[in-house]
Amino acid sequence: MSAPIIMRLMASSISTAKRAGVIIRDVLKKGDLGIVDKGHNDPQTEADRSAQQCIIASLTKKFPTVKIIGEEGCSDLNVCDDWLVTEQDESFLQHNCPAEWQDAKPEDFVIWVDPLDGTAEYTQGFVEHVTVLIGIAVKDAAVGGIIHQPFYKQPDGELGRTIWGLKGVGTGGFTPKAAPAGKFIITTTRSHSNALHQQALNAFPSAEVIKVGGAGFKVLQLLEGKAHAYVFATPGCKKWDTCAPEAVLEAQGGTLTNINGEHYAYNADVEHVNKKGVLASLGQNHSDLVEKIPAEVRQAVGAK
Ligand SMILES: Nc1ncnc2c1ncn2[C@@H]1O[C@H](COP(=O)(O)O)[C@@H](OP(=O)(O)O)[C@H]1O
Ligand SMILES: [Mg+2]
Ligand SMILES: [Mg+2]
Ligand SMILES: [Mg+2]
Repeated sequence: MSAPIIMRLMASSISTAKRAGVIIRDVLKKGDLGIVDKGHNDPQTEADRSAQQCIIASLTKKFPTVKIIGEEGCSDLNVCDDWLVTEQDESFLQHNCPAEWQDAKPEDFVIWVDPLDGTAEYTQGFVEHVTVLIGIAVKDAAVGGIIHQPFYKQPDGELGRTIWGLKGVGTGGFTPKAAPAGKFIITTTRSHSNALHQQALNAFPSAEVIKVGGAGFKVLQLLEGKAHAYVFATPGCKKWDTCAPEAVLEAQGGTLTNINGEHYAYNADVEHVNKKGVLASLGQNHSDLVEKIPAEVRQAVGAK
């Protein structure tokens, strides 16, 4: 008997994210990024388009009735065999399926795909910030996620690593580390700041602030003890940016919410923009962090 669908979705997404990572590296190697501006500070490249095609075509072929939403809109499902991933990560399938999702049906799922998170950084040469994000939601909740880093250098020189998390199972693909005690480090955007966001950061006057690209990479910084909190007090991030990072972070015991400490919903009908920003933490009292940001600043986020 085949494994429950959530386990097969995770195992297939792990293999597919790795293939998308190869596409992203290949586009950079060829050198013509094919940049299109989708809006102010919102570039799309050939790598975003091709990686999304690979992911959506591969997952649709295996799970034709599961709803899949990708950042780059509708994708042509007719892809070359080379981009059609038929494998699934067999080692992931060794885990037991959490009882809660054992009987979940294809129509209960939404897959949120960010084929390349950190596009601005990709075009500017900060390639270590780039991740491939595949998030698995069951009804409203972000439950499983893959964060693949195509340009991560393994100790043996191999490029790429794949981090996964599934609530009720845990995480894999990295070594969790607690952030240093005795100081407070915030990770935040390097390309989408504004005055309101800065006001929220000002609520932490003694914090060290690290500015990096991508929601995936910022959550990796929490998981690897490089930061205590991820603060983004403005709309702009979308559901495909936060679904996978939220699931991985929460499978590791952390929390990812809006700036008021409320979880976003990830069903197929939600508004794509995370209007009330993002606040994520690991090893902290999350509601204390919410309270630190003045209520008038939090109210102003996404109010327009
Ligand atoms: N003001 C804005 N306009 C467009 N996209 C935004 C945005 N603010 C955040 N984002 C998106 O959220 C992700 C993380 O942003 P940041 O690195 O600034 O924290 C990026 O995803 P993509 O690179 O996948 O588009 C980025 O485009
Ligand atoms: Mg984008
Ligand atoms: Mg993104
Ligand atoms: Mg993207």
